[in-house]
Amino acid sequence: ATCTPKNRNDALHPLWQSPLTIPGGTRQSPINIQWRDSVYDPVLKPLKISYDPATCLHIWNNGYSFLVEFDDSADRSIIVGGPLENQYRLKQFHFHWGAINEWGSEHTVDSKFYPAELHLVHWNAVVYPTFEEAVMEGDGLAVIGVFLKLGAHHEGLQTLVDALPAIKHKDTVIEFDVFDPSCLLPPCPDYWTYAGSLTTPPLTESVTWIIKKQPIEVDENQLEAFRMLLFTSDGEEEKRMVDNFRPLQPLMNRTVRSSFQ
Ligand SMILES: Cc1cc(=S)c(O)co1
Ligand SMILES: [Zn+2]
Repeated sequence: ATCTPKNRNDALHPLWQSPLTIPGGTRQSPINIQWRDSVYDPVLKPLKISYDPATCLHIWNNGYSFLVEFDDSADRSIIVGGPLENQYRLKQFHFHWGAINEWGSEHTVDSKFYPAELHLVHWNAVVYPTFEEAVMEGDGLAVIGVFLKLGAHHEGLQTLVDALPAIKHKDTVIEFDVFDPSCLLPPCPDYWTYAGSLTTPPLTESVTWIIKKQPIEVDENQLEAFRMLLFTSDGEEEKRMVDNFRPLQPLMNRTVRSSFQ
């Protein structure tokens, strides 16, 4: 289905107390990727990913999504190449998903939603001293987006799924000391790339998006495990953590490039 959920009044959506749009925003995310309008760029390099599983720190429920955070005090887990001029350090990864399998991803491909989308967030530590400063700069962040589709059980994801009951409520955290996020990447190297923004406040226009063409497969039980998390803290009236994705934003004067023909 290409319909977006009718029951969400974006202005009142629990996720965004602040204004939903950046006034004067010209490069907001997410967007629909119209495959036939994307432009093959032969200059784009292959994306080089090297993550050190020992840099994994903890997994926590921040009230928007669940995040796995990494030690980014040195260049131990980095990406380089692709559309990037510098190398970028992995800081965290998280997901966005829907209440049902018909929607949940932030980006769409030819107006098709996937049930969920993984975001691996990296920052330009070559140019900027801190992540917080990089968040405010046009070349500050690089986020790899991976679509999740309903299919076979995903072994690597199961390690995360097994930890979710322990972080059911907002602001709960557990230690997570070895995890290699490479296991969540599809084998196909093809990607689209475009200049965009964070999809949660502060919505800053600081992200070079790298969206993998090939989705990874996860099974129904694994998606359901995401949906049993809560937006709410322990003791509050329970609100299931679902539909934590931002509405599509206008492409405006942007071209989506592809690394493949
Ligand atoms: C830093 C950051 C990036 C994304 S994409 C998100 O959803 C939240 O925070
Ligand atoms: Zn995200």
